[in-house]
Amino acid sequence: MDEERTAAWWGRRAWELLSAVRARAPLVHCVTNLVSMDVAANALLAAGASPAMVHSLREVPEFTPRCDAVCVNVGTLSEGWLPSMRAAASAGRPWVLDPVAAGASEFRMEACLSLLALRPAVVRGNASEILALASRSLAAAASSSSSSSSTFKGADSTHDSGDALQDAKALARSTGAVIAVSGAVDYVTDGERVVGVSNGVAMMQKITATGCAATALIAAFLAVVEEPSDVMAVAACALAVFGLAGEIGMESGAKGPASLRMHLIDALYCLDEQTVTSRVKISLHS
Ligand SMILES: Nc1ncnc2c1ncn2[C@@H]1O[C@H](COP(=O)(O)OP(=O)(O)O)[C@@H](O)[C@H]1O
Ligand SMILES: Cc1ncsc1CCOP(=O)(O)O
Ligand SMILES: [Mg+2]
Repeated sequence: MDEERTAAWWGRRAWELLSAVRARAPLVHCVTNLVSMDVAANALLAAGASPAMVHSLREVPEFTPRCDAVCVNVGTLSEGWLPSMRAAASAGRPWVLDPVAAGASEFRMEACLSLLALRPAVVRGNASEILALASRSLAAAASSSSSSSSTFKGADSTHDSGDALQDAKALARSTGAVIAVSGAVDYVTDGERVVGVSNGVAMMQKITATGCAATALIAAFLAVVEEPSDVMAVAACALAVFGLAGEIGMESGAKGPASLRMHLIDALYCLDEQTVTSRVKISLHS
């Protein structure tokens, strides 16, 4: 099957999915951190989705079942929000987990593990986050990531995405989730297959909450797939489209993180078929 997946196939698939998001404007419920709310909502809107940042437990059981997909992000976790995250994750909608700074504290790690048990379709994190999560989730004997906490810095990664690839595969196999490790190359795996997404620019790391926005976009792309049989391809396409918007944002005259943020959102809004089909860079990783 993967042999047929040429660069042209990926470009067409990414365009189909982005077009479906624009046509259907899926309602994406985000229980996300306070830092990311603005950029994630704006990225979703620019891509054609409809964002809703709702976190009161009084609303979630009523609201989430009416949504098309869910994004749960533990970036500014508090005791009060965790039950809302769990309720949103349990509402029967396709959902994506962003384990921001998973290794920052025992509370955060336990929260991430409890959310993992609620079977997200996709987990998207940077390499340090995926290493930390895998290290705990897989138990010491199965993990090669004991170094993850020694260089831990918080929400930003201290590892390259390739450093987390083997742990990502093991985590995917043990949880049933597709695992996406972002970085210079975003690796997306179901535990057996791996695809690499090479779109993006390094400056994206200098804008806070780009990772959170990328995770939210994965949720939007998941929302428009009737049969989520190839979640890995959906996640890869969302990351490629987001990275491509970053590339075009940079080419549009961004001088640093603040102007890139603006240009990236504009680029996401303006992406056309020719650009997406010719510039998406996804390939099978051997
Ligand atoms: N060195 C890089 N080169 C190109 N794109 C990058 C690079 N680092 C991160 N990105 C892109 O930036 C976005 C956020 O990824 P990342 O910075 O890893 O997440 P987080 O913000 O959660 O730490 C992703 O779309 C990713 O592909
Ligand atoms: C800085 C920070 N602190 C808590 S959440 C957050 C944003 C993290 O965003 P991202 O994971 O996309 O870098
Ligand atoms: Mg992050």
